[in-house]
Parts: sequence; C-alpha cells; structure tokens
Amino acid sequence: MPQLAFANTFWESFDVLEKPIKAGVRKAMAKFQQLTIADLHADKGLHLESVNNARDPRMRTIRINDFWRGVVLAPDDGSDTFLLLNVVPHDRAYTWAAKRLYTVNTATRALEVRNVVALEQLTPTLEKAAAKAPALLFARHSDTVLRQLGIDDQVLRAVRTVIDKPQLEAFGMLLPEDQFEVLQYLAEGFSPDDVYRDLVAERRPAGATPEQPSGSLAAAIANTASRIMLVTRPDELAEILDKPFAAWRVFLHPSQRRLAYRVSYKGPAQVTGGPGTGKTVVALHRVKHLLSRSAVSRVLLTTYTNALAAALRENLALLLGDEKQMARVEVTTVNALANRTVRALAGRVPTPIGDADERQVWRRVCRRLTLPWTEQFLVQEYRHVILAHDVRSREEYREVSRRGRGSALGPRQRDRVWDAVEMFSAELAAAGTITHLQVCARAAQLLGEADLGVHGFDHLVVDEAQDLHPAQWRVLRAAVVPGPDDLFITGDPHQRIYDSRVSLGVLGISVTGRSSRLRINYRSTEEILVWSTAVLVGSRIDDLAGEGEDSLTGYRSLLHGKRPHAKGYATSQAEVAGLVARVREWLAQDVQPNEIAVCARFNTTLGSVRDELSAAGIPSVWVRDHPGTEVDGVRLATMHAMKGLEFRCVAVVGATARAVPFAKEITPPEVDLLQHESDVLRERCLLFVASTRAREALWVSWSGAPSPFLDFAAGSPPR
Ligand SMILES: Nc1ncnc2c1ncn2[C@@H]1O[C@H](COP(=O)(O)OP(=O)(O)OP(=O)(O)O)[C@@H](O)[C@H]1O
Repeated sequence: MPQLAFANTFWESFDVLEKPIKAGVRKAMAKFQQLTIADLHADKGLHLESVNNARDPRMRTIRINDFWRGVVLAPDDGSDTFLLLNVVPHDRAYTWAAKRLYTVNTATRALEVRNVVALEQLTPTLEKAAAKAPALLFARHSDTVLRQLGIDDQVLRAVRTVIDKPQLEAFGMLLPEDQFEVLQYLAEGFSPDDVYRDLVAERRPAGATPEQPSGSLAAAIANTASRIMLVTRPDELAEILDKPFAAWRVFLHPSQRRLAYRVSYKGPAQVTGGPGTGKTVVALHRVKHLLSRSAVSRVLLTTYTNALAAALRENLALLLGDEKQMARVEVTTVNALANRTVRALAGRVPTPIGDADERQVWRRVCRRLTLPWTEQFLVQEYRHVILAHDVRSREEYREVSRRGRGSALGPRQRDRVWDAVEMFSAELAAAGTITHLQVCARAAQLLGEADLGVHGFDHLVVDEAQDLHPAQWRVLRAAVVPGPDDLFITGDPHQRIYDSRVSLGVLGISVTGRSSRLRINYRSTEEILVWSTAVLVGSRIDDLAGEGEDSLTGYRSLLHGKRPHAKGYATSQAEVAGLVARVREWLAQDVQPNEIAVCARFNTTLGSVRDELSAAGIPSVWVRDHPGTEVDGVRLATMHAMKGLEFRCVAVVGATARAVPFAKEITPPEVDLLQHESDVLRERCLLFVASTRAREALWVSWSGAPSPFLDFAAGSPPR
C-alpha cells in the first residue's frame, strides 16, 4: 500500500478550497490509501498521469473533479511514499508542476523545492548585472563554505549574482527552502559556523555524512518534518483533513521544535523573540511535551490577561486532542492563580481593585498627609520599590535599594513615604479591598509554607513573560519546586507595556545557559516588520532576565506584501472617514469583518470609529467583550488590549502627538528622569505591539501633529 504525505504547499491551497472540492480531495486520498501501487497507477478515476515537459520526472497529477487536479510527487526509486503537493485548477496544475524540481539538500537531507525554470531564465541576465556591480552580497563566503552549508550548483550560480538583501528576498520564492534560509542568515551577518550549528546540524539526521548518497524519496520526506506531514495510521487521514488546519500544530520550524521538545532542561529555560516568532506556539508544544513525559504531572500554563488565557486554552485543547491530558493543565493568569491560592490557603480574599481605584486611594492619602509628591510618584514607588523588593516594614524600607528610581529620598522622606504606605493599606483594609499585586505577595508567602503536592505544580509554562511584576514572579517561583523543567518562560522585552522591571536571577529564576531566541516571524509581512521595528529604533531594551540588553538582530519574515500606510489628516472627522474608506476597501478584497481590527490609544477614539462604521453599515464589536470567532464585526480594541492578538488587517488610529505618548502617563523629566524615560519607552513599545498585530495590511493614521514615534513615517527620518 502506498504511504501518503502532505507538503506545506498543499495546506495553503487546501485551506481555501470550497467544501465540495475539499470533499473530492478527501475521497481521492482515501482511495489512494486503499489501492496497491500497481492498482493506483491503473485506476481510471484517479487518473494518475505524468506531466508533459516536467523538469521533475516524478511529477504526476490526479483527478479531483472535472476542474481540479491534485499535484503529486510519485516515488521512482522503489520506495512507497507519495507526496501531495498542491490542489490547483486543471490548466494551472500542469504549468505549476512542470516548472518545479524537488531535490534533497546535501547538508540537511531534507526535501526542498525550487522553481527551476525561473532560476535558469533569470540567472544569466543577473550575471551580467552582477559583473558590473561594485559589491556582491556573498563575496566573502567561498564556494566550499557555501557547499558545506548545502548550497548546490544551480543555487550557487544564482547566489553569485546577488547584490543586496532585497535581491535575495526577491529570489526567495524560487529557491529551495533550506538553502534560502541559510543564505538569509549569512546575509544577516551570522557566521558560517553559527549557521551550520543552528540550521544544518539541527536538521541533519543523526549519522548522516556529507559523502553519503541522498537516499530514497521516502527517507527525504521523513527528514522534512518541518514542511511535510506524513500520514502514519490509516485512520489518521480523515482526522487530518477534517480538523481546521493550523500549520503551527504540525510544521514547527526546527528552531521551535528543538526548544519545545528538548527532553529536559536542568532548570528554568527562557525563549525570547520578536513579535510573531511563534513563542506562544512553542509554549503550547512545550506543555504537550511535558504532559507526555509523565502520566501524572500537573502543568500550569499562564499568561497576562484573561483573554489570552482563554485563547491558550482553546489552542491547547486543539493541539492535545486528549481530554485526560487537558485535565492535568491549568490555564490561567498569575493574578487568578494568586487569588485562588490565597482563598484556598487563607480563606477569604478581599476584593481586588484596579489601577484607577488604586490611584484614587493614593490621591486621598497624598492630600491628607500633605505630601510633596504626586500620587503617580507614590504609585510607582510602591510598585517599583516596595512591592518589587517585597518590603514589609518601615525598617526594611529605610534600607532598601531604590536602584532604577531617578530621585533620591533621604531617611526623613522615606519615613513620610512609609506613613503613606501604612495609610494606604489601612484604607484598603477598611474598605475590604486589596490590589492585585498585594494578593500576589500574599500568595507567594502562603505557597512558601504550603504543600506543593496539593497547591503547586510540577511544571510551569509562562507566556507573555515580559510584563510580569516581581511580585507575580514570586508566586510562580513559589508554586513549583526548583529543579529540572520547573519553569519554561517565553516573552519579548520589546513588547513590555506595563513598566515591570525584573531581575529574574534575584528572584531565584536563573536562566543562564538556558536562554534561546527565535528569529523568524510567521505572522506579518517583512514590510510590516521593517516599518514597526522603525518605531523602536534607537531605544535601549532591557532583556527579559534584567541582566543586559535585548535586540532584534536577525529578526525577519519570509512573507511579503504591501508597505504599511501612514497618513495624517487635518481633522479627526476626516481621519475617521479615511479609516471607514480603508475598511471598505479591505472588505471589498474579501477580508472578513472579524479579520480586521481597529485600535487606538483611547476608548473614546474608538467610540467615534464605531459610530462611523455603523453609519456606513459596517458592524463592529469590542475585543474586551470577548466575541467568539463566529461573531461578525470589525474588532475594536485599545492598544493595550491588542497584546498577543493578530488580524489580517490592522488600523491604528488617533496616533497623534497628544495621544502617543499619552502625556498623563509620562512622568515629567524634572520629577524623575529615569521614570520619564521608562514611561516614554513603554508608550513606544505600545505602538510597536499594536502595529505588529497585522498579518497582511497595516494602516496608521492621525489628525493634526503625528506621534513623535512616527517621525520616520510622517516625513522626517527615524529618530
Ligand atoms: N511553525 C509555524 N508554522 C506556521 N505558523 C506558525 C508557526 N509558528 C507560529 N506560527 C504562526 O505565527 C503566528 C504568531 O505565532 P505566536 O502567536 O506563537 O507568536 P508570538 O511570538 O507568541 O507572538 P507575539 O509575541 O507577537 O504575541 C501565529 O499565527 C502562529 O500560528
């Protein structure tokens, strides 16, 4: 019986097919599985036929219906795995198939595809242009070095014509996948040794040597798990074709697979990476791995907001497909975990209050004690010094380091601050309320003395880690016994939007030697990435562990599309009208309303957007109301609520000088210079987060003066 495998190109075509054609594919594939290879070749219904003038002699088409053909790579070496490559309308199937050639990469041993015809046609012309070019992109790498990294003769000839990165990117669609990736890394400045270690050695099967012959098609398919899915059981086919396909569940990039499925880490491990690099995907696969290692272990998967926790729960259920395993995972926010813990271990929990209510209490305290500071100063002192260092007494506060605060406080002043802290706590206690971070501090204390067999977990997986406060980290540290695989942490310091400053090492979470970075963005086009990254140019970003600086070096996307649009209007009415016109265009291009998001710094801006959309007959819904995917309507969200989400099209509106940064959230430099800088950076990161939610199209607009973070887009060079 033949074996079946599906290439990633197949899923891209299959996903958008109409139902009857999908049913035709299912039927054809089921038949494929039942026939012997000899019967398969003879079957009139499937009509497996070779492709005239195909550059790859193994190319075949099969009949799905009168109009549609499947394109298949058939083994000619005695092996029995057939690879389904694409489903295309009849006449296009032959041209698609004729130009493509599948080969085995000499270094990674994976199956790759190239557009061999286009490469042959383009290379001679480019060679002429390259002869006159002042410099070539890969001049410093010898042929030998490139060959060791898997570059073959045809690609090498093409590589020698490449002048710059844009030309390499333009070539990308035509080149074999692993070879293209090697070239991209070299173009980013990584050394051949780094590329060999991170890409080639990662993928090459154990024991393969450069001299070894390439092996069968079946062996190459087995070596290409990041792009090809092999059907291993007869009943698996229906399951695979019936579930909505999500590439992330199956085709992990080797760099993702290596991190998620590493058998064990000796202690806390950390994965960072820019937006859309699949950190959440890796976190979900790590949970799957941890659950599969023991039948009884309990895992906590945690993230920042309830909305994100709900999305994680849904995706994890899809990935696991096993209710018993799912029952061993708790998916929740750290605040909810802290709350539950305090309730379980100490009985009642006072009612937690939000940031706005907390500020009001501080304002009253400031007034009553006639303090020389603003309530904002006290909120920050309480958050960044007292709660961050878990200071519990006046004496401790007198001694504690205030590193990171830009204003000095003498002993007398510290005493006055502590008076305020006592009054603040007393006010909350009298009202039966508490702040979320106070609940966390209490939960961490209680867990420290609790039986972790009952109240703790065997493994913790933490997503969106960049925004956790030290008090929240203490809860996590206390909820798991220190040791192998205790904490698996994913996050991106460039997306820090809640002003948390953390030194993980000090909190007993050392990730030294167990820290990795993801670099390929799977969400957005390169054009959106380059644009969004310009928002952060020149900013110093502290790394996740609080031990140094983080950077986005090598961060890139394999996808391409239109450049983002940034536009200023004279009035806010004109801006909203411009937005409505843009949303209309997206809808006319067959984007569904729920694939479009409009976000702004403030809810009020979104209120007028909602009115205008509604006047134009376009439905809209608030993201904060957690509409399910089945709910129609353009999504509306504040920039903060966009964290962790993604949409085909995103419009960021109201990006004015007054709103981004929002002056009220910025400490004046004369009050505290360090806090001022950190506030400005936080607002900058917020714009970065909002714009990196877009997959295909990004539209940014303002009325009057644009945000200073948009200098680069609004006419002046980036600052
Ligand atoms: N190996 C993969 N194959 C296909 N798609 C992938 C892969 N890994 C991630 N993706 C997709 O890329 C998008 C971004 O992934 P994910 O949300 O995990 O990134 P992230 O790094 O957590 O992003 P952010 O930090 O911006 O929230 C998602 O649509 C995800 O399904």
